[in-house]
This record gives sequence, structure tokens and C-alpha cells, in this order.
Amino acid sequence: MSPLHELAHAKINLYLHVTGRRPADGYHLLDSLAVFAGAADRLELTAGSGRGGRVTLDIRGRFAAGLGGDDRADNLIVRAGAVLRELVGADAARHLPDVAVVLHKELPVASGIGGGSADAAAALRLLLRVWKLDVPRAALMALATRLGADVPVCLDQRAARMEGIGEELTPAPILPPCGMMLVNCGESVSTPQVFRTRAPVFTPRAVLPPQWHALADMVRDLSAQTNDLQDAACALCPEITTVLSALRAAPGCRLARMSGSGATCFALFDSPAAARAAQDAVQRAGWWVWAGDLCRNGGNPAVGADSIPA
Ligand SMILES: C[C@@](CO)(OP(=O)(O)O)[C@H](O)COP(=O)(O)OP(=O)(O)OC[C@H]1O[C@@H](n2ccc(N)nc2=O)[C@H](O)[C@@H]1O
Ligand SMILES: Nc1ncnc2c1ncn2[C@@H]1O[C@H](COP(=O)(O)OP(=O)(O)O)[C@@H](O)[C@H]1O
Repeated sequence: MSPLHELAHAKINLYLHVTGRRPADGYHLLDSLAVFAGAADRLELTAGSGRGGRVTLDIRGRFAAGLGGDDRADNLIVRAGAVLRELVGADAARHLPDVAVVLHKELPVASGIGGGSADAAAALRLLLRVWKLDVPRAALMALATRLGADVPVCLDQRAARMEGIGEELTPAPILPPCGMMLVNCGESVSTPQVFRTRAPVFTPRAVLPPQWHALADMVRDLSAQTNDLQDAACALCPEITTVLSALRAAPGCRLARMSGSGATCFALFDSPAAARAAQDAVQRAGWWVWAGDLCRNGGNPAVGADSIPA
């Protein structure tokens, strides 16, 4: 059988408000607009002849070393296989084909763009296909949430508003044409540490229109919103401030901000071409720079339906 392929796109938080805390576990409640950039990891899955639904993983690509070590059990791709086997039950899992996955890791690790979550979601999409499973959408979303708060939004890879801890998804405003640049300085930032370091204040949820017709409208609204984790991340990793200054000085930049808990920052431009044209002005030694378009309309209509077709 020839390999199946999936792209795991970078998730960008255009704004991120911390609106409260969950009493049960202290997790922070968020209001965030997540969009997906063309930048992506690539997954390749080949089914083997063995049975039992085992998932083996080989990691290659620019950021493979960031996921070092030979023990793959903790990798979100392998864990996606484990939660799906658990869902179908031990008896049925015995008959599932073993699979070999190759992850081409092209997104920086632990960098606020949800690469691990996107990989987990891509693995779920591939496993549902190769194992011919028909899982109702609600069950799939619950399973994705167990893997991480960002995994549900990565299943569809469609722009969405995220609330709760990320698992409450509603459609995003229709986005205007624009281009995006992403810059990561090479330092990973710890998400729990950023949450711990932030000032203990909350921001109300944003008011969003159903559509932004032009980039200027979206930039005007986003300018009134914030990433509430940015100051804490800059305090922990001062180079983020340098990245933001470089993006703001780039020709054609309309807005620059950090994504998620950092350290990756994004900038918006009038078009993908304008973003690409500004790339050289921003590039510094050791920085990862990507420029291009957003994913539009989502890449996975199969998981947009009520259930996953076999
Ligand atoms: C901040 C966001 C925004 O999209 O993105 P990233 O920076 O990860 O891309 C996410 O909410 C990241 O969610 P997730 O990826 O599940 O975070 P994890 O690494 O599992 O969280 C690690 C720790 O951060 C804290 N945490 C995380 C999420 C949240 N809503 N409240 C929290 O308090 C908790 O202490 C948790 O144990
Ligand atoms: N396939 C994977 N890709 C990236 N990180 C992974 C993966 N599997 C497990 N992880 C772990 O998940 C953590 C968060 O990674 P990632 O999703 O890249 O962060 P972020 O959401 O901040 O961009 C990392 O500390 C990493 O060790």
C-alpha cells in the first residue's frame, strides 16, 4: 500500500484573552481567534502487515532534534494511536493494522503555534482512514481534548474562535485577503511558566464581526485586542521583543504580535507576496522565518461532517 499523507498546519492565535480560571484545576479560560498558516509539518503513514494497531514513529526534518531521544511513547502522534485504540476497545484493536508514521518536523517545537497539537490531529485523521473507523464527531472532539486543549481546533484546521480552555469552538469571522509572516528566535518557552508569570488580571471576551472585508478592518479590531501572554513571554525570553521590533519595522507590516504562549510571533501583510517580499529584511542568524498565505476554508472537510466516513 502506498503511504497516506497529511499536512499539520501551524495554528496562530491572532489574539488571546485570558478571561478567567477554571475552579476545578486552575486551568486558564481563554478567548482566542485561531487561524492556520500554510507552514506545516508533514506526516506519512504506511500500514504494515502486523495486527494490533501499534504505531511506530520516525522523525525527520529541520526540527527533528527538538523532539530528541529514542523513546517515542510520549510523542503526541503515538499517543493519538493509544487513545484511539482505547476508544475502539482491546478486542477490536487486536485486528487493526500496525502502522509506521514518518513525521517531517518543519515547525519549531514548543513555540506557540501548536505544532504538536497539529501533529496529533493529523495522526487522528490518518488513523481514522487507515483503520476505517467511523467515530461520531462529539466523541472525536472529546478524544482530541484529552490529547491537548489545542488538538480539537487542529482537527479541522479551519479558522475558529476558541473558548473554554480551547475546546469550545465557534466559526471565525470570514477573513479578508492578507499575507502572514512567522518568526521564531530559536528559544523554546514553557507554556506553564508563561501562565504562571502573567499578571493575574483578566480581559473580557472580544466582540467580533461576522466578516472582515478588508485587512484594514481586521487590523483595526485586532489592535483593540491583545495577547495576554505576550508580556510574560517577553520577560522570560527577551529576544521575543527583538523579533516583534524586526517585524514591525518590516516593509508592509500591518500588525505584529506573539502567537499562543510564544515564542513565535506573526505579522500581517496586504498579501502573501508582500509578506514574502519582506522576508529578507527580517531574517537574522538562527531565526526561523516563514511567509505566505493562511489556510482558507479548512483543509479537512471529512472531519467537518457529523461523523468520519469510513
Ligand atoms: C496557549 C495556547 C493557546 O492556543 O497555545 P500554545 O502556546 O500551546 O500554542 C494553548 O492554550 C495551550 O494549550 P496546551 O497546548 O493544551 O497547553 P499545555 O502545554 O498542555 O499546558 C501546559 C500547562 O499550561 C497551563 N495552561 C494551559 C492551557 C490553559 N488554558 N490554561 C493553563 O493554565 C497548565 O498549567 C497546563 O498544565
Ligand atoms: N509531535 C510533536 N511535535 C511537537 N511537540 C510534541 C510532539 N509530541 C509531543 N510534543 C511535546 O509537546 C510540547 C508542546 O509542543 P508544541 O505543540 O510544539 O508547542 P506549542 O503548542 O507551544 O507550539 C513539547 O514540549 C513537546 O515535547
